[in-house]
Amino acid sequence: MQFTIFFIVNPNANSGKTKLNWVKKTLPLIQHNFEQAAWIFTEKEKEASFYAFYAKKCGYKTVVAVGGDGTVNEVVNGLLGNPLVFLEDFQHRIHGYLLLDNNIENNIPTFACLPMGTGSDFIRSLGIPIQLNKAIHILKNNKSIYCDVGVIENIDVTNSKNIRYFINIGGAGASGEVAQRVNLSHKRLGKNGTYIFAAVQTLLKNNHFPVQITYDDEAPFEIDLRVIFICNGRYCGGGMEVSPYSQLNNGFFQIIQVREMNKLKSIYLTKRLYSGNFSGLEKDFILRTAKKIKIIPLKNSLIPIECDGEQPFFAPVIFSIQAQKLNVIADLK
Ligand SMILES: Nc1ncnc2c1ncn2[C@@H]1O[C@H](COP(=O)(O)OP(=O)(O)OP(=O)(O)O)[C@@H](O)[C@H]1O
Repeated sequence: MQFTIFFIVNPNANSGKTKLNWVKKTLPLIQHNFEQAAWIFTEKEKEASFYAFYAKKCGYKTVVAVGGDGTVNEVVNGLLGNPLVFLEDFQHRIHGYLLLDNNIENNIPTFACLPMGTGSDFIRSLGIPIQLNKAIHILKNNKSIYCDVGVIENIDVTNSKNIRYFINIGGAGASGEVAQRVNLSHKRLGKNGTYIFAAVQTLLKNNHFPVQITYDDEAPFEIDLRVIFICNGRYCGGGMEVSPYSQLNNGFFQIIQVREMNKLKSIYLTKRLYSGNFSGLEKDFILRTAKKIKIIPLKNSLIPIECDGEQPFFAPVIFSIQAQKLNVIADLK
């Protein structure tokens, strides 16, 4: 079956290796397998969100993020009508099969990922393998599921409201600090090394964050927070299965809320995040589900928010889930 497909390639993903990989290995396979394929390289951060927004407007049936979780997040935002930048005079950089203003019904295209990132955590919950041949085979099969999507609303100091969608894992506190460190680094330590280095730096700092949290319509409470993971997908941090019970289409988040603790204990317990096994740790780790989470900083604390491995803003924020919002190519049994 043939369908129109638009690839948004982040040449900078995986420490810049994606450009060569795309030109030498991936593009020939794409041209062989898809007759109606177009593609574009991003030139700067946030651009992928705009190209996804544009591809939707043109009426492409499928839009593919080629890169890591940052590219995935940007493309998801663009497809859901939240481009993070606006661009002009870019059309001459699109290669391949061109469509123009074809989407009168304003349908949201099917979303797909070709994993080429440093961590590429989201694809693990979709059953998409890292091997290029197999991932392209799954893309061609066009089997999909309707995934839930998270949305984060933030009010900044100028009182303007910002939103950012996420599809894998969001959070606050230490996970936001790690995301900030990973993205400021050059990722030269490779997939796992980059995350481990950022995680160790964060652990050694052992910051904690006084906050007020409200789950759904429950009463608000105050806590000295170390980290909270708000999970749609199962993996983050380059392969850490923090939330083994998450399902992408069940309509709620799986939450892991961790309170402040001393440095030694924190270092000792971090390995539990890799397995998502928190049994016996009920005093420090709260596991639960929710559809909406409000986080308000107390005592002027600056609380970094994480969103699919990016760190777009600081609390106060409201996380909420939009059930089965986006059709996504997957290979789930
Ligand atoms: N042409 C570009 N030049 C520089 N940065 C870019 C470019 N295009 C996109 N970016 C930015 O690169 C960042 C990292 O991309 P991405 O997350 O896809 O790869 P990664 O970091 O290798 O993978 P992962 O997040 O899965 O570990 C994103 O925040 C994105 O905004």
